[in-house]
Amino acid sequence: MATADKNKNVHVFESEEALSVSLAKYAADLSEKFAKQKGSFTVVLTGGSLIKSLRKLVEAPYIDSIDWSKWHVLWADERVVPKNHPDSNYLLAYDAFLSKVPIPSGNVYAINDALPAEAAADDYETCVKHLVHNGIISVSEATGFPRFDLMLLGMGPDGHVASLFPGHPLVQEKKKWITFIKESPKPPPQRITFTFPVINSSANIALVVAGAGKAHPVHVTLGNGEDSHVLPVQMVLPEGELTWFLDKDAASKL
Ligand SMILES: O=C1O[C@H](COP(=O)(O)O)[C@@H](O)[C@H](O)[C@H]1O
Repeated sequence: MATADKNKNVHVFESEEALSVSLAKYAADLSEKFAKQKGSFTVVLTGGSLIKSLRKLVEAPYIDSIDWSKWHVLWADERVVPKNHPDSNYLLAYDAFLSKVPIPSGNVYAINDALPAEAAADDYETCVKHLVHNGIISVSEATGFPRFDLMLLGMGPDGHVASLFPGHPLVQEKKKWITFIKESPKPPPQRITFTFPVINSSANIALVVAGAGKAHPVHVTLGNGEDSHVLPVQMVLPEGELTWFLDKDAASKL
């Protein structure tokens, strides 16, 4: 049974299965809202365990009720590997989600996997700028950064989000929309990532966190836990709505 913390839009579920049911309704409701409002729905994915939690979207009722033609999909981070490499966030999303829903292939924007990390980040930023220019991606009036309708973020056991890692200088990047890392503490080493100005300009962020291995950063962020670093997940402070989807194991230290 989900319980909501009225203060912080935090929902704790008995199981990851129950979390995935609620997450699908949340995404479907936002899809309907934005498709009606502006004729498009910009969704940013991440990799890892998040993708598994999207599985209810490819089932009834959502597979038939969602207007998938309005979806535009990008990634908040991506490993700099070929799109058919097992470490690719694109491949993970394609196999489990994108190959099962009728989003037009031209509305799915993966990185150029032929480029090295720095060039791939610049190229992806140019792609986002084109989508902003074409009116597909909105712009935050407050920040001037791209304002995605929904950003679906996972979180690592160290509190990293996207490819922004604790104590890494990239968490302080204030100008670039998309940057790169060549020495990720979590393999593979080379990645591109949205920066916090872009992440925090989102209209809606869902932080999807399941499993006891993530209880510490959840405790630090939502409870009274402490860590030697300000964790990247603590820096997710969108101008829009932040909603936590936790299973009880991830919330076990709250
Ligand atoms: O390396 C990455 O890790 C995070 C968290 O993944 P998880 O499996 O621990 O949930 C993921 O959000 C990110 O996209 C990915 O590149």
